[in-house]
Amino acid sequence: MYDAPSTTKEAVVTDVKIQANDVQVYYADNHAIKDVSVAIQDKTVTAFIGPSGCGKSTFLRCLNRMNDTIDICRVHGKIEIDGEDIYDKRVDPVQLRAKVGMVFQKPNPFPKSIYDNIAYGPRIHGMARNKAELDEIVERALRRGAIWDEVKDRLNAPGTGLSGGQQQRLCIARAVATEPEVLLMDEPCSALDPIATAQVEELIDELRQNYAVVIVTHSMQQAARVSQRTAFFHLGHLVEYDDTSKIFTNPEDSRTESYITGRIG
Ligand SMILES: Nc1ncnc2c1ncn2[C@@H]1O[C@H](COP(=O)(O)OP(=O)(O)OP(=O)(O)O)[C@@H](O)[C@H]1O
Repeated sequence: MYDAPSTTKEAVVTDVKIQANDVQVYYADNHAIKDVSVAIQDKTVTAFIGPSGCGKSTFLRCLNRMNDTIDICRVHGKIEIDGEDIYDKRVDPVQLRAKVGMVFQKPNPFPKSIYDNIAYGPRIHGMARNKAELDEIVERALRRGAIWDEVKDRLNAPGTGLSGGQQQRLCIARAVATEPEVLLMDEPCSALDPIATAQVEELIDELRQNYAVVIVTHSMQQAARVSQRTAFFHLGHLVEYDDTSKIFTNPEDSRTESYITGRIG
């Protein structure tokens, strides 16, 4: 059995933030997500794990309609956030993505100053009435991204000039600047060294005070360290979804057990 690091951060009973029912995703003829239903809790870190190609990123991208940008991709089924159907025709995907922020595998700061990286979204969404308010929003987001102290004296320097770990925290700060309610993270530490990874993991733990966080990770150690709930995907199916400690110590399904013990994957 995989020796999961002991976790004292058990999931507490919280509200359901995202409810997905019978979700199917196709890329042309490739049926990538098969009949997935899941209730994702608020103020909780939920990890998606599973072998390469099992559909983790595809399902994550359904949660803020990023798959809309892929021509051959079709999504069926129902996904509700706070009871609202996010695929309803009246939902504006741009507004949705402000509410459901996303952080990608590779840090991708805009080729702009540190300040403008953060101010970009709040400006688009008209969140500040004047420069002083925008300054406040930028500072608050950089503090939430745990990077304020490192950049406060060089807000006009380019975001691309920061280290990889700093860039990723800048991207997390950018994602929280529009006051999202959900944060999606697709392997956010895979391009980072162990120290930067530890900093981002610590930040993820803090972020769950305010957001529902969903993280795709290849690292079972990371899932065990940062999440309270874990969903195991295999060949497009959601095989098992439970408290992280249960998944790593006493899974119900033999496929989950095979994966966490390294027999598949
Ligand atoms: N943009 C795309 N166009 C066509 N097919 C895609 C696209 N993205 C993913 N797929 C296919 O969907 C299936 C699931 O892929 P997905 O990237 O979601 O899996 P994953 O579990 O996140 O994999 P990995 O861990 O390797 O990132 C695979 O068969 C993949 O080839």
